[in-house]
Amino acid sequence: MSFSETLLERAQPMMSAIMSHPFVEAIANGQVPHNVLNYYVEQDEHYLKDYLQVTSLAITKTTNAEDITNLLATAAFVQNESQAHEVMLGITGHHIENWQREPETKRYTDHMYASAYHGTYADAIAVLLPCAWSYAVIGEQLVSRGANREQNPLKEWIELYAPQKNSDTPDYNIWRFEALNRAVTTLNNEQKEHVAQTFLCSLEMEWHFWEAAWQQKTWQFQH
Ligand SMILES: Cc1ncc(CN)c(N)n1
Repeated sequence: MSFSETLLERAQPMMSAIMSHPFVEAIANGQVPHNVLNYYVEQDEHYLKDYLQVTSLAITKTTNAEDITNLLATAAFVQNESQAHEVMLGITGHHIENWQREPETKRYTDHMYASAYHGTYADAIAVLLPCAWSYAVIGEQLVSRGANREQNPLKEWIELYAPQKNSDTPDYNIWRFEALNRAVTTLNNEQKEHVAQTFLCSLEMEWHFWEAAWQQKTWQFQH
């Protein structure tokens, strides 16, 4: 079994919990409470900006030209995600107001910066991976359940993340996991477990990101 295959097996319980999270269920039903959508979009704007900067850090850790090109291409996808935010704000009529990272956003993005800055190239790839991979799983499963029906106001959001079958666009998740397998080949077992933890912590934080919006989690005190 490759490093990534083992990782995906370890990730299954978390991925199932994400799929059955009430926020994801509400996306499938097209009935997400407006305050949840607004919180999510505001925090995700912070998250995506940090995601771009962490991708830049990852790029500085490799000399593999194909990886650099792919990392740049995946960063470009963030522009589409801002459009997906517009879909959500179009539903609620909200304008972004909260320019503060709430606790779970800060925890996740701090983890991303620290892993990419202090870790190996494999850590940098691993810390970014759950973001794209988990949303591709969500998109694919929601489409397979028919959640992208015309009446669902979040149809466009769902389809953005569902992997494009038979398209010319490469499946970047396949590349991400292959890049991770390549990146860990020079690492010892202890370092590999560190990379595995980097990935699994990010994936758990994906679950917390959904949960934070659902529960409207904020700082206890005014900063
Ligand atoms: C927190 C989070 N994780 C993942 C994605 C999908 N790129 C996102 N937009 N936001």
